Amino acid sequence: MEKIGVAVRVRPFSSSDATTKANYWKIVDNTISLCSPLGTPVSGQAFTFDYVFGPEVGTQAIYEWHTRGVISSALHGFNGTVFAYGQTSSGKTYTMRGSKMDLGLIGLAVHEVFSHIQQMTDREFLIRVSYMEIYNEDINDLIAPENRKLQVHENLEKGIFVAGLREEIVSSPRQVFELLEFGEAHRHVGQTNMNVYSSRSHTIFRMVIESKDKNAVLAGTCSSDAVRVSVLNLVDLAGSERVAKTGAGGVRLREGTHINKSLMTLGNVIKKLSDGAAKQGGHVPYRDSKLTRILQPALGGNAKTAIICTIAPDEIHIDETRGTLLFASRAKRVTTCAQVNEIITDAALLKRQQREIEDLRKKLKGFQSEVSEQEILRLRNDLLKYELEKEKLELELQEERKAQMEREQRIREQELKIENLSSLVISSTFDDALNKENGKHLENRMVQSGHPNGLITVRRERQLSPLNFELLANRSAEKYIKRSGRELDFEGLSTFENVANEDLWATMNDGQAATEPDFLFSTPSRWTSSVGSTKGGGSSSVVGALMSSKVKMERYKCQLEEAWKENSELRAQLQDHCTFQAELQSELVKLKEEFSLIKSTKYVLEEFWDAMKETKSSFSVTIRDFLIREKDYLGSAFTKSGDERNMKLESLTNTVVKLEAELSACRAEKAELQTQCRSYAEQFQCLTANITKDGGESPEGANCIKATSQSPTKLHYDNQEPDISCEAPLDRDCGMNCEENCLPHGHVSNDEEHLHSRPRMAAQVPRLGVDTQSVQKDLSICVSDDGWLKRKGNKGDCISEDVTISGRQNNLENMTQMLLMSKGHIKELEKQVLLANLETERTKAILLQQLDMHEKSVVAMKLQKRQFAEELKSIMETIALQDNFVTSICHGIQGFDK
Ligand SMILES: Nc1ncnc2c1ncn2[C@@H]1O[C@H](COP(=O)(O)OP(=O)(O)OP(=O)(O)O)[C@@H](O)[C@H]1O
Repeated sequence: MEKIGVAVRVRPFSSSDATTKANYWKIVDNTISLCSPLGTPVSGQAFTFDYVFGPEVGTQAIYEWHTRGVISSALHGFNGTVFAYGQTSSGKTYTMRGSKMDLGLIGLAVHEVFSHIQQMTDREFLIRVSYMEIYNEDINDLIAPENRKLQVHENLEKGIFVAGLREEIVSSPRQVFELLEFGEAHRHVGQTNMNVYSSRSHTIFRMVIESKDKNAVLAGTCSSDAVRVSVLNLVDLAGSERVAKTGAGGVRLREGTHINKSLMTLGNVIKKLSDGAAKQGGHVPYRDSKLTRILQPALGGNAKTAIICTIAPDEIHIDETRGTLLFASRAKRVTTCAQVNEIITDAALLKRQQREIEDLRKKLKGFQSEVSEQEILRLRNDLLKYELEKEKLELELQEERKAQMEREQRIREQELKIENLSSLVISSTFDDALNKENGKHLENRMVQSGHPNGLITVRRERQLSPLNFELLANRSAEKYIKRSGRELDFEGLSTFENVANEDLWATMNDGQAATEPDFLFSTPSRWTSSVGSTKGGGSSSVVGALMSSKVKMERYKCQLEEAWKENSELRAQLQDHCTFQAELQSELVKLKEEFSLIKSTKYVLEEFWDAMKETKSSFSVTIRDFLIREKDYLGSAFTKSGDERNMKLESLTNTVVKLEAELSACRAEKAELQTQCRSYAEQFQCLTANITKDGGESPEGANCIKATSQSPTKLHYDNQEPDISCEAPLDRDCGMNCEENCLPHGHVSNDEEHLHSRPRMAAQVPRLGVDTQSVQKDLSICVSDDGWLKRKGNKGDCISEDVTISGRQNNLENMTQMLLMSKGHIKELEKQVLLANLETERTKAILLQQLDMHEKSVVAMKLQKRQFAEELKSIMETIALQDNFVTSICHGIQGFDK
C-alpha cells in the first residue's frame, strides 16, 4: 500500500493581474499557507504536501522530483498515473503538455521511456499509445477522431478499458509526438475570459508498456517467459471554472457544467477514498463520471499515482485555490496498492514456484548452516578436545597405577630383601659368637698364616655388628646344637626358600667351600654338596668365607641403606602421585558435575526458550493489538475532529452565506421599494402639479385641491436617495395606471404630454378631492431625515395639509408598516450576521485551540510511538540474540548428546 504522491505547483501571476501582485500564498519548504496582505499567516490555512513548487520551479525539476518515480515503475511493470488538477488557467496544460521549448511532463515521460528501453538491453519492449478526451461526458478518440462516444467496459482479463480506442505501436519519441500533435489538433479547446486557450475536455494520454526478458527467450527456458504489462496514464484535466469569472455562455457554459460535474465527482471519489470508504466496503462513486470510471484503478487500485495540483496566486482566485488545496489534502490521504502486472503461462508459473521453493530452501539451509554449523563445529571441537584430554588423563592414571603397583612391588621386594638381609645379619652375628668361642684360636691362626688383615677384619666385624650378641647367641646356639647334633631341622626352610634370592645366595656363597654347618644350613639348595666339602674342608676356608661374607654383608648393608633411601623416596613419590591422582579424581568429579550442569542448563535453556517464545508471541500480539487500536483511535480521532471541524466550518459558512443572501435580498427589496417610493413621490408631485394647474379650469373647481406654491407637496428627499422600500404597487390600490397617469419628473414640463393628460386628470380631480380630504383627516406622512417614511407628528410638519390623497391612505400605511418591518427585519438580519460572524470567530478560535492541542498530542503520541518502536526493536533484537544463543546451545547440546 502506498499513498498517492501529491505536489502543488504555483504558477506566476497572470499579466492581467499585474497590478494586484500582492502575494497571499507563502511557501515554506513543502508547506503553503494563506497570509494576509501584511504577511501574517491566516490560521488553519496551511497545507503540507510531498512537494510545493513555486513559480520559479520549472517543469523539468517537477518531473525529476515528483513524477520520474511513477514513470520508472511503469517500465518495471507497475501501472502509473500522473494528472494535473486545478482551476481553469492555473497551468495544468502548461505542466502536462508544455511547449516545444519547455517540455511538459508528457514529453519528458516519453523521452524517459525510450531512453530507458535503450538502456535495458536484457528486455524487449513493445509500446502502444492511445489518446482520448472526455468531452461533455463523451469519450472521443483523438488518434482516430472518427471513433466518437466510446464506451467504458470492464472484464476480468482487461480490467477497465475503453472499447474501440485505437492503440498505435510506436518505436520512437518522434512517432509519439506526431500522434500527440495529431490528437491535440482534434482536442476541444476554447476561449474564455480566463484563458484564451482553455481545455474544454479532459485528455488521457496512455502508454501501454509490455516487456519480456530477452535472455530467457534466447535460452529457450520457459521460466522467465512472463510478460510484464503496465499502463501509464498522463492526464490533463479541464479546469474547474466559475461562470461569473469565465463569462461562459451557450456552448462554453454547457462544457463548463460538464467539466465541473465530472470534477465534482472526482472530488467526491477522492473524499470517499480518503475517508477510507473503500476499505470499509463503502460505496465509491466511480461510475458517476467517465473520468473517475477510467481513472478508477489509478485512484483506488493497482497503480502508482502522482497528482500535480496547479494554483494561481492571484487574490481573486483565493477561494478556488483553497478548494484545490483541500482537494490535494484529501488526495494525499488516499492509498493505492500497486503491483507488477505479469502475464505468465502455467508452465512458467510452475517453474517459477519451483525456483522460489528452491531459493527458500537454500536460504533456509544457508541460514541454518550460517547460524548453527559454526557453533556446532566449535562445540564438537571442544568436546573432542575434552574427550582427548579425558582419555589422556585416564591413560596417565592407568600408567600411574601401573607404576604405583610396580613401585609397591619393588618396595615389597626391597622389604623382603631387607628382611632377608636382616636375617643374614643375624646369621653373621651368630658366626661372630662362634668366632668368639674360638677367638684366640682364630687369631692365632691368622697370625700364623701371616694374614695381617685377618685379625683386623674380625675386630672390625665385631665393631660393625651392633646386634645384641647375647640374645642372638642363645638362639643361634640352640640352632647350632641342634644342627651339630645332626638334628637338623629344615622346617623354616620352606618359607625361607620362598623369599630367598637364589642368585643372591649364589653370590654370597660364591667360591666358598663352606664346611660350617651354618653355611650349609643357610643355603639349603647346596646343602648336600656342601656337607661333603665341609667334612673334607680346612679351617682357613671357613675364615675366608666368613670374611667374604662379612664384606658382602657390609656391602649389603650399604645396599640396604640405599634401598631404604630409595624406598622412602619412592614412598614420597607415591605420596605425590597419590595426591596427584586424588587431584585428578576430584577434577574428574568436577568435570562430571560440569557435564551434568550443562545438561541441566540445556533443560533450563529449553524451558527458557519456550517461555521466551511464548512471551515473544504474546508480546507481538499485544503490540499488534496496540498498534491496531492506536492506529484506529488516532485515525478516527483525526478524521472525526477534522470532519467535525470541517462540518462546523461548512455549516457556519453556509449560515453566513445564507444570511448574506438574505441581507442582499432585503437590500435589493429595499432598493426596489426606494425606487417605487421615488416614483410615487414623483407621481404625487406631478399629480399635485396637475391638480394645481387644472384646478381653476375644472368645472368642479370648488372641489379641487390646490397644491399652491405656498403649500407645496413636502415629500422631501433633498436630492438624496431615500432609503424607502415598498412592495405593493401603487396602482393596485388607486386603480390607476401609473405609467399612464404619473409621468416621471422629467416629463412634467413636456407641454404636449401635459395637454394630452389634462382631460384625464380633470376627470380624476373630483375623486382625488374626496380622497385628499379624507387623507387630510386621517393620515399625514412624511419622509424622515434618515430616509424612512413616517407618520407626520405635527400638522404641516412634512406634508401639506392640502395634499392628501384618500385613495392611497391604506396603501401608504401598508407601505410604511412594511418598510418599518423591513427595517426591523434588516436590523435583525444584520444582528444575526454579526452574531454568526462572532460565532464563526469564536468557533475558529476554539477549533484552532483544539487543533493546537491535537497537534501537540499527535506529536507526543508520535514521540511515544517512536520510543515504543525503538524499545520494541531493542527487545526484538535481544530476543533474536537470545534466540540465536539458545538455538546454538541446543544444537551444541544435541551434538554433544549424539
Ligand atoms: N508555471 C507557469 N509558468 C509560466 N506560464 C504559465 C505557467 N502556468 C501557466 N502558465 C500560463 O498560463 C496560461 C494558462 O495556462 P494553462 O492553459 O496551462 O491553464 P489550464 O489550467 O490548463 O487551464 P484550462 O483548465 O482552462 O485549460 C497559459 O498561457 C500558460 O502559458
